[in-house]
Amino acid sequence: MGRKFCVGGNWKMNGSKASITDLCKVLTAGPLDPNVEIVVGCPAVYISFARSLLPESIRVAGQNAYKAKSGAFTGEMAPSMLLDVGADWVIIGHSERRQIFGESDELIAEKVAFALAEGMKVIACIGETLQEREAGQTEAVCFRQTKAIAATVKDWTNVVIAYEPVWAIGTGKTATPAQAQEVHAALRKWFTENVSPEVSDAIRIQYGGSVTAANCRELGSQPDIDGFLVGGASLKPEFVQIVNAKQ
Ligand SMILES: O=C(CO)COP(=O)(O)O
Repeated sequence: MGRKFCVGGNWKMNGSKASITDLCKVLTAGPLDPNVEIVVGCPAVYISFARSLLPESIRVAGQNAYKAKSGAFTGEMAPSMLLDVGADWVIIGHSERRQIFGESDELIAEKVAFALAEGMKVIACIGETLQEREAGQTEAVCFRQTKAIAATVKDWTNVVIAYEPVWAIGTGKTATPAQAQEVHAALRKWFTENVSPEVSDAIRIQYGGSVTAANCRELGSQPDIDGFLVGGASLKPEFVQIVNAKQ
């Protein structure tokens, strides 16, 4: 199939110059599987600092970007600004942005399209809450979120989808490999039917939610899991083992 495994770290609102220095030393020492694309989502204020400490092979992502080039949007940042300070990726639509900051499917879709148009690569996040899963709405929710993004995206080359069930984020409750694979396969089928077989075959779908060194191998061996988006464990040396899950 030839989809390059892609592992993202999402540092969220964590870190300081001191801790980022330590983490970048660990990542630089690796060793990291050269066949894996690696991206770390860094708090915006530390992007240039992290970029200066990491090898070129590890890419840096912002964790949010607005849908305008510049202007009166206090507290926001433009994709061009992230690019300017060394991030060529951006994470958009994380469940924390959706839930805590009230971002809608439509806003997220607009942000994804804008960041792509500005030349960034995007990790677009989707996923159901526990309540939605228990109500049997997992696929409906994931398809609705993906459909909104598909309404604005024409070229999927620079898009990675991160399937992150909200109930698995930061809870230590990982989706089982079978549960994750089931949703990933359903998403891939959705792409075949609603976008194209070519995009469906090529698009990387990451799993996120309590990924650790202990569970990454089994998750990563599922046919439709093409990488991970890692929160808590991306702040620890164990991230190296997660990057190397396929070795
Ligand atoms: O939200 C996540 C990555 O974006 C997952 O977080 P945890 O790995 O801490 O569960």
